[in-house]
Amino acid sequence: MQIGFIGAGNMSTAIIKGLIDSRFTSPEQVTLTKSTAERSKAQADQLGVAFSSNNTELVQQADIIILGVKPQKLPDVLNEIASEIKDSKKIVVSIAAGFNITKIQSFLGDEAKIVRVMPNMNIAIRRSVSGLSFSDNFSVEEKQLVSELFEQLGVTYELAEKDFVTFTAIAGCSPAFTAMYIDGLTRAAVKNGLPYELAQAITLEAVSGTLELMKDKTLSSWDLINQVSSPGGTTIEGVASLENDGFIPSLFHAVDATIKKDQEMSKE
Ligand SMILES: NC(=O)C1=CN([C@@H]2O[C@H](COP(=O)(O)OP(=O)(O)OC[C@H]3O[C@@H](n4cnc5c(N)ncnc54)[C@H](O)[C@@H]3O)[C@@H](O)[C@H]2O)C=CC1
Ligand SMILES: O=C(O)[C@@H]1CCC=N1
Repeated sequence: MQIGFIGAGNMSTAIIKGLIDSRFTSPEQVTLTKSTAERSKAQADQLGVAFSSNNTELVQQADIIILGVKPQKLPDVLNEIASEIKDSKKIVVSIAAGFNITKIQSFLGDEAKIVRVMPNMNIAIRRSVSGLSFSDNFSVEEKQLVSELFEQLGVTYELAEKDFVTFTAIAGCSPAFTAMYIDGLTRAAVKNGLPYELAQAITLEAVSGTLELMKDKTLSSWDLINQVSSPGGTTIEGVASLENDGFIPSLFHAVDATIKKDQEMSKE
C-alpha cells in the first residue's frame, strides 16, 4: 500500500514519522510533495521517503492520498488531482478544517472516497485524538484500514459528519486553548514573583497530574473541583472568582466561534 502526502508541513511530517516509527508503514511506501519540487526533495531526504515532482504524479502512484495543505490551498490542489481521482478506488484523506465531504466531492466527483480526519498537534508524540467521518461509499475493510492508520498515532473516534465541527473545536483546536490556560496560570505566578521557567514547569506538572488523576479515578470535573475545594478554604475563592469573571462562558464562546468559522469555510 502506497501513501501519498500532498503538503508536508507540521501535520503531515508528524504523521509520516509516526507511521514509520510504529512500523505501520515503511519509508518505501511513502511519497510526498510540497509547494516546489526543491522543497519536496529536501523534506523527503530528511525523512528518508520518496517525493514526486508534482501532485498528479503523486496521486497516480498512491493508494491513499493524505491532503495536508492549508485550507486556502486546497481548492487548487483538488482541481489539480480531480481527473486522477475520478473513477479510481483511491482513498482521499483530508485533514483540512472547513472542508466538508460534500465540498470536497464537488471537486473530486460524487463517487470519490473521502474521509475527513481531524487530528491534533499531539500527533507529534503519537498522542492525537483524531475524529474520522467517512463518505458513505467506503467498504468495512477500507474504513478499518484508515482507522488502523490513525490508531498508530493516538486514539480515534468515528463521528457523524454533523459532529465533526464540534470535535474540531474540542480536539483539533484545543491544544491552543489548553496552552492559553497554562500561559495564564504561569504568568499569574510570575506576577506574584516566581520566575517564568519555574512557574511553567510547576503548572505543566500540576496540569498533567490532574489529567492522569481524572482518567485514573474516572472523576468528573465537578468531583475533582469539590475534592480540591476545602470548605472555607483557598480554592473555592479562586473557583468563585473564575465563575464571576465568566471563565466557563468564555470557553462556550470560544468553541462556538470555532464551530461558526468552520461552518462558514465549508460554505465558501
Ligand atoms: N496545525 C494543527 O494543529 C492542525 C492542522 N490541521 C489541518 O492540517 C492542514 C495542514 O496544516 P499544517 O501542517 O499546520 O500546515 P503547514 O503550513 O505546516 O503545511 C502545509 C504544507 O503544504 C505545502 N503546500 C502548499 N501548497 C502546496 C501545493 N500546491 N502542493 C503541495 N504542497 C503544498 C507547504 O509547502 C507545506 O509543507 C490544514 O488543512 C489544517 O487545517 C488539522 C488539525 C490540526
Ligand atoms: O486552526 C485550524 O484551522 C486548524 C484546525 C484545527 C487546528 N488547527
